[in-house]
Amino acid sequence: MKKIIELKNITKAFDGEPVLQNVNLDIYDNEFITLLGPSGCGKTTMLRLIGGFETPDEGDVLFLGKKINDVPPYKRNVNTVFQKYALFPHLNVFENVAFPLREKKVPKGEIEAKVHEMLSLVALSGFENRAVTRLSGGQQQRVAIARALVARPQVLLLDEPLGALDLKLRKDMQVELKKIQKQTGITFVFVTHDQEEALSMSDTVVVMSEGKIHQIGTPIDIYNEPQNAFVADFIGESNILDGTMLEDYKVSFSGQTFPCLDKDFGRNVPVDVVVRPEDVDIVPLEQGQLTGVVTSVTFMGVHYEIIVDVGGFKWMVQTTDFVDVDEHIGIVLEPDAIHIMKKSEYSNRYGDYSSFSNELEELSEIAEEEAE
Ligand SMILES: Nc1ncnc2c1ncn2[C@@H]1O[C@H](COP(=O)(O)OP(=O)(O)OP(=O)(O)O)[C@@H](O)[C@H]1O
Repeated sequence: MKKIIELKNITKAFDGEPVLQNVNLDIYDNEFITLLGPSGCGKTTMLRLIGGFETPDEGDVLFLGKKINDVPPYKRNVNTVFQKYALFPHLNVFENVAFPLREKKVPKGEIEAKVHEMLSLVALSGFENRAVTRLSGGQQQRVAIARALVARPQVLLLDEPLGALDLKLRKDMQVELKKIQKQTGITFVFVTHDQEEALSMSDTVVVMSEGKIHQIGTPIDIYNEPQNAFVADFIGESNILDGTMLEDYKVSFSGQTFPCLDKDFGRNVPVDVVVRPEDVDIVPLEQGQLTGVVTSVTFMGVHYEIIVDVGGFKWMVQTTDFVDVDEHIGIVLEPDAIHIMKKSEYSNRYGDYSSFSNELEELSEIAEEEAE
């Protein structure tokens, strides 16, 4: 695979505050790559560095192997679609898409052909003469994408382009965008803070927080093999517990010893134990490796999301079995449900659901005490 963009040891600060810290990333030709992370983690800044709207304090941006740190945006073969799509309100759909080609003095016949091709790609054939002000949000965003693609950039940067759309439209557009990327073969660098969106659309996901990259991988890798507690927690819900790796394939937590699939951590080493809610099995009380009481049950459509209090730790469990609040139940964890991670600076910092709800409980207790 051909590398199209390389970020090498990029550091960037605003007003003395570091926003990107020693970031390294390779972006490949024909790739749908997504920068994913919480608000303020530096995703947009990274996109702006690729687009040429910012320059790094340290490090280099390479395009097809050539340093482009100081090349202005209009000279880069890169285009950007923003959340607010900034169409020209006085121009119709055809003229909005044709605009970049007219600027480049492309011959008239060629413009016609290219605009029609692009409108067909974004499923807006027949809308040529429509005023853009009379389009829905999703249709306007598709015009913006057609306009960004019409001059065939090698890379398209998309900064939360679906953020302003309602959920249904957003889901439809996710499918559309993925299709457009595959059909055109143009590299898409997509920014979102929505993990579901990132997992469903991307070839590669880059998980970031606080100006650092935590993990780069396929959606399946990122979900199944998160590298630390931050990634595990940010990508889907997780139960994160303090544990001790006793020896290879044996871990203890919550006062019990469990067989697991992990090794090479050493003996008696403190670790983070991560268990996905869908990997927790609910069994009758007497069959449980752990036992607890159900404190809440929420119907989610396909499954129930239940909270089980096991000695003060609140497990989140997804199950299709119905259980009642206050029911005493058992929990079984198969070895492949248990993921062991090295303790990192992120351990115990990122509230998994349980610590979050535990915190909430503490806060409400404090509030109650204060009220008395
Ligand atoms: N031009 C600027 N001047 C000063 N601070 C800035 C500038 N641009 C970004 N920042 C700061 O840098 C940090 C990272 O911002 P950035 O927009 O890259 O994050 P983000 O991950 O895209 O967040 P969001 O999802 O909220 O857009 C933020 O704290 C932001 O306030």
